[in-house]
Amino acid sequence: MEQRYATAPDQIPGMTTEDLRRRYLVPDLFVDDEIRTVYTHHDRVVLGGISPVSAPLSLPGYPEIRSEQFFDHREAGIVNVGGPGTVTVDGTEHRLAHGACLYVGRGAADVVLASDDAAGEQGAARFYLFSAPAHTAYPTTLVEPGQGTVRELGDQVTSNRRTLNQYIHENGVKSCQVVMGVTTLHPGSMWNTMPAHTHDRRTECYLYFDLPAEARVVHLLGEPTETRHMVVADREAIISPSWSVHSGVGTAAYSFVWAMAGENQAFDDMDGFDVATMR
Ligand SMILES: O=C(O)C(=O)C[C@H](O)C(=O)CO
Ligand SMILES: [Zn+2]
Repeated sequence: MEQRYATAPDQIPGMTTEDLRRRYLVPDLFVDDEIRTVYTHHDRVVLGGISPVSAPLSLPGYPEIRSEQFFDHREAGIVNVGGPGTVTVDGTEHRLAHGACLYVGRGAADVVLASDDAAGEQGAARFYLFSAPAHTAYPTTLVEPGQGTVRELGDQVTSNRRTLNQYIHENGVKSCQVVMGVTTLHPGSMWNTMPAHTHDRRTECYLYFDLPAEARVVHLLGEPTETRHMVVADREAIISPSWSVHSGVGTAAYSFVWAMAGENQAFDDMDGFDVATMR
């Protein structure tokens, strides 16, 4: 499990492109037949990429979280950004189509992830995991793609028409901390999360997916008056500390998994600002 310590906004001005990418970009999460994990000390979030190709993979415990089983004192949302697959939690099999989301509650002991047909037309399943510490156990629950609470946002005229699906949230699948969903840009729209915001109460991570291989998202980060950018490829994740803007523009339409953890779960508790004040 890779460790990334927390950072403060006053470190941003001195960072090179490579510094920014080393701190905030999570590339190479999805490697055939591997489980890759990154522990950010921002709200103690663990990000994972699980890519079962030739055989199912069992999620282990890790010394970094001092637990025998991964879910001893944690919960997670898992979104499948690849071909169809299954997540079996303590013997109960959950089928995850592309874009489906499974909440796994504290106390799950045996979690096995598998692809339906890694060699098939849709390829191997690619499971993206976002985990946070949990104080109690909520039931493991599956949400089919598009079956969460839907919000239609933006406008074609401003190139930011998008459909936001809330899966794990206050009025949906219950959790201790994790708030998670998927946003999909409409064809011809390229901007996500604009007007942008921060939320000093929560860390948020984005995982871009369904972005064509040759396309990129130019993702903004940093305080609103001291922004930087990173150029991000398909199935790469970004860690946005509570003080950081998180917004991006693609060279093609795309989807992204957004997920948060921290002080509260109030989706609309955002610190907004005028675009004209950004620097
Ligand atoms: O398209 C959007 O806008 C989003 O998806 C916003 C994220 O959900 C977010 O930043 C929530 O705080
Ligand atoms: Zn946000």
